[in-house]
Formats: sequence, C-alpha cells, structure tokens
Amino acid sequence: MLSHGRSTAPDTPVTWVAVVPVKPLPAAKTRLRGAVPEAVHPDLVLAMARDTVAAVLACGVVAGVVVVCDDPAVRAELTRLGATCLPDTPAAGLNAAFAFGARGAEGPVVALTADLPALRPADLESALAAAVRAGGRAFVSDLEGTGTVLLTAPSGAALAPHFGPGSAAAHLRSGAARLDGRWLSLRRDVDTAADLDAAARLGLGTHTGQVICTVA
Ligand SMILES: Nc1nc2c(ncn2[C@@H]2O[C@H](COP(=O)(O)OP(=O)(O)OP(=O)(O)O)[C@@H](O)[C@H]2O)c(=O)[nH]1
Ligand SMILES: C=C(OP(=O)(O)O)C(=O)O
Repeated sequence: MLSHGRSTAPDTPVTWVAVVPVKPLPAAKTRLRGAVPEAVHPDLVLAMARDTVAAVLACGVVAGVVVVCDDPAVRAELTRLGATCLPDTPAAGLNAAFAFGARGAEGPVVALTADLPALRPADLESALAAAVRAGGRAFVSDLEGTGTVLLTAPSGAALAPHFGPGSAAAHLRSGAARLDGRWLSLRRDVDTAADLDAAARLGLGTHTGQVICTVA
C-alpha cells in the first residue's frame, strides 16, 4: 500500500480543473464483479474512486476536482476528500457527464476515469506537462492501448469527450494528440480482476488496499 503525497513543482502554475465521473455504485464496474465477494463490490468500487480522486487532488498542478455522480453516498465520501461533487444532471451516459463537469471550468480541463487505484500524483503531473507541450486537446491511452484514462483540453477549448469502447482511436480521430509516456500508475485502469491484480503489483492506494486486505 502506498501513501501518495502531494507532488511539488514550485515553478509550475496550479491551473488544471479535473473532472471525474462515477457511476452509481450498484450499477458500477460489472466486469470487475467476482474479484471480491459480492457484498464487498460496492466498497471496492468506491475505494478505487477515493484513491483516484485523492491522487488527483494531491497532484501539484491540479486546482480542483469536480466529481459527477448520481450516488449520494459517493458524493458524500468524495466531498470529504476535497472534491466538488455534482449530481449527474444530464443522466445521459459517461460523455455527457464529462461535458457537464467541464462546463464553465476556468483554465485547462483534465478528464479522468475513476478506476485508477494505483495512480501516483507524479505520473499525472508528468502527463499534464506533456499535454501542455502538445498544445491542443490530448489523451493518454490505457495500458492495452484501446481505451482512454485521461483527456485534456486547453483553457477555452471544448473537451469533446469520446470515452467508451475504442475510445483511444476515437480521441485520435477527433483530433486529440496521443501522449506517449510510460506513466504506468496512470495507464493502469481497473476493469477486470486481472487488472486489479496488476494494479496491486504497482501499489494500490490506501483505500483500495484496505478493502483488499479485508478479503485476503
Ligand atoms: N457519472 C457517470 N459516470 C459514469 C457513467 N458511465 C461510466 N461512468 C464512470 O466512468 C468511468 C469509466 O467507465 P467504465 O470503466 O466503463 O465503468 P463502468 O461502466 O462502471 O464499468 P463496466 O460495467 O464494467 O463497463 C468510471 O469511473 C465509471 O464510474 C455514467 O453514465 N455517468
Ligand atoms: C470508458 C472507458 O474506460 P473502460 O475501458 O474502463 O471502459 C474508455 O476507455 O473510454
């Protein structure tokens, strides 16, 4: 289990607004079912969201995290961590939730999925520095190379999210630049039990690590 401290880059302005959508727990992470006993599944999904949001908040160039979620229990937990939580007002799926969270943001926006329990702030900070160098919209694919873990838009640009199956190719087609860093902790999203094992080998955040300890 790792303690992910706030990364520091004193010469880099703190500017990014992060948007993290989370599905209501009873419906979330169906491909991960069976990784832990059924009764613990919601705790695991919430713990992964808590570790993701905690790591994003600890990133030295992130000014704030907006969570979009229709589950009041999730909103309460993530508000406690320091996120600003909004109900999923559009109720029209993942991309609508991302666009809703990003609307009106002042400064550049980074959209992240909530299933990154090994995320380290330094990997996120390095990816965001690469996004700044890229100039326009940019994305980071998951380790498989087909999905997306992060999409950025510069200040004033539309996020135009295309998350979902095949999203890496969709983001490329939409004109976003692919950022090719190692960033293992960022690129290790957890969709299946095998992904969770791989994330555990990298080092899980505190909350997910505790859930895994209770079932080990
Ligand atoms: N607010 C909101 N978040 C969503 C929605 N759909 C997916 N998400 C979140 O988006 C992220 C990426 O989604 P997936 O990895 O496909 O998660 P999932 O749909 O819970 O997983 P599966 O059931 O296994 O497909 C996760 O953090 C989800 O919680 C949605 O309709 N609204
Ligand atoms: C929604 C996505 O994530 P996942 O692979 O977790 O479904 C995506 O990659 O666009």
